[in-house]
Amino acid sequence: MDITLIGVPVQEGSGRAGCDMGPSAFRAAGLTSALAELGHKVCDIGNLPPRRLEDARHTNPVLKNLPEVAGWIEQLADVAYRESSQSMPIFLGGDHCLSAGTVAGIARRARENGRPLFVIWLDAHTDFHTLASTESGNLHGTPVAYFTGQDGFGTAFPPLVAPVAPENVFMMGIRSVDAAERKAIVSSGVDVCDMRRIDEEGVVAPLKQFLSRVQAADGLLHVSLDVDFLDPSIAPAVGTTVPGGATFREAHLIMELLHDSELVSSLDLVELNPFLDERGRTAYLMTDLAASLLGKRVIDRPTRSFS
Ligand SMILES: NC(=[NH2+])NCCC[C@H](N)C(=O)O
Ligand SMILES: [Mn+2]
Ligand SMILES: [Mn+2]
Repeated sequence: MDITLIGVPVQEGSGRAGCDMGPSAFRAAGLTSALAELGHKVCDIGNLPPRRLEDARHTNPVLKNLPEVAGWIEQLADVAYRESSQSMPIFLGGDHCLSAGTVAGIARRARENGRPLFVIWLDAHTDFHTLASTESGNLHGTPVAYFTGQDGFGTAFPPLVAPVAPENVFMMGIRSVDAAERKAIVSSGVDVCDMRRIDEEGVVAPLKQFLSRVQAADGLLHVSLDVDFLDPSIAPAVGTTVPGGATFREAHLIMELLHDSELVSSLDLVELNPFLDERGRTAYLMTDLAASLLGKRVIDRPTRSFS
């Protein structure tokens, strides 16, 4: 597989400094060679430069860094569209606001190819605020509402060419939802597999159900992996830790099942804040998870485990 690594040093959506070092930490942890060793052709195009959208405005006074975030989204929608024509783009964040752009661009590509886009959102949070509903003002809490075409963005973020159907978004690991998101997510039709459901059913059955839907629709699948999907005990390098996250083994199993499905066409690795890490352990874990998603396995099985 041809893979393009794209560094996205955005931290303006997260409300604290450090995520701008995420792309460097992925490189230092050996992401390029880990994927190349699996037989992939990896091209690292370096980091994208920041861009501001000077006239991005909205009436909610708490919004932080709106022109900066809108600029990233606009640029990323173009880059994701371009880089998804011949290769599998992997976006090295950077905070989760970047997914507003990456998913928007991939959705445009999918529509052009006549394929529906599906998104698996691996996160403690639903990130389903609008610019009107966010109380923290941290725009990394808004990408899913944006790329599914919800109202409440005015004209502050770039116009959305191809909204993703909310029913095509599958969230796993959810355990922190704000009041405004709680109402909106239920009525939206987004498929939420929260921690309660994982505790009751495990990760395999819910994930296989979703993958069957993607396969039946001949869809493309975008994976968005937020560090805080993982339990803070194994992944401390994130500004928004929430207890009770995915275990090491659950996370790798999800990646292996995603690989076996052969449906994944793009990936975001987001919210890594190396300033909060412990000798790179979170960067190494995220890198290893990416490798599992791209085919690393313990032993070669004669039959595939996805059916
Ligand atoms: N991508 C993230 N880490 N999002 C966390 C969002 C937390 C909270 N819901 C907020 O809007 O502020
Ligand atoms: Mn997130
Ligand atoms: Mn999160």
